[in-house]
Amino acid sequence: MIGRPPLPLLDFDPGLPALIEPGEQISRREVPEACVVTFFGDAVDRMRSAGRAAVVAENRWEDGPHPLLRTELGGGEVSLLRCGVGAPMAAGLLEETIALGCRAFVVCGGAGALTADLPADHLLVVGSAVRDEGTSHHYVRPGRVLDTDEGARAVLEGVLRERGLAFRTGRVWTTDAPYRETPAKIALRREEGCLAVEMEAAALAAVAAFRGVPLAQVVYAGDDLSGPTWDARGWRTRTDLREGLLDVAAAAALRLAADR
Ligand SMILES: O=P(O)(O)O[C@H]1O[C@H](CO)[C@@H](O)[C@H]1O
Ligand SMILES: O=c1cc[nH]c(=O)[nH]1
Repeated sequence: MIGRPPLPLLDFDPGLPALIEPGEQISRREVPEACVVTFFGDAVDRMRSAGRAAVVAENRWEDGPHPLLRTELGGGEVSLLRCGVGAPMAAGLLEETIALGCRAFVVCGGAGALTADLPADHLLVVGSAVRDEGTSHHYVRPGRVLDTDEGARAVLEGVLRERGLAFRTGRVWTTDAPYRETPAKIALRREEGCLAVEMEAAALAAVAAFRGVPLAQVVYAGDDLSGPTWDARGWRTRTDLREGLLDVAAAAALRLAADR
């Protein structure tokens, strides 16, 4: 064991190809290159029920399908991924979506506020992520923090500004263990500059960097962990916010695709 890092997660190997390469296993399809990756399954399901989105690929894993859809949103035609929760699932699905032919990505989801001055309707563009998850370390040399793609971020920020939406750009804490957000860990992450906690940002940024595709991320702080007790803040009932954010993400993804 001499010479081995203390954690298996530190055995970084950027080698290509892997035994299961998505680009070899999945056939490209005719898909809109601009892609919205979202965790708002409720909003996607409503669009499907209303006949506003058509399935392009099922992306079936053991827990069921995570479809890639085609829809009109944000002023044009986009691909829309109904993503799964957690870093491994989200990273795997992003890999498949890239292999299917999508080329410019904007992710929208929710997060827990770690600071009292982040109301739900004040959006957070992910500028960097503390990599407290496992997946990103398989794509980008292990480290504590990962900065997100500056160019993609600037495009998303431009769309938010044009729409007059309140936002800030900052650091998130990407965790694998949402039920282990203890007061001490929260204090530590706040010291490191984290404004919110979520579960996928570091992994998605790492996959995008590894595969060379532009990707930006925006979240709304649905719940609040900045006080002595958890405030759920009616997180999943913020339908207008969630649907609005999907539209913003689509507009930004379209611009990102056009800029390529
Ligand atoms: O609303 P989403 O983006 O799912 O945000 C957060 O909520 C989920 C955990 O319940 C994780 O996906 C985390 O990132
Ligand atoms: O990962 C997450 C996301 C939202 N809220 C939390 O407390 N944790």
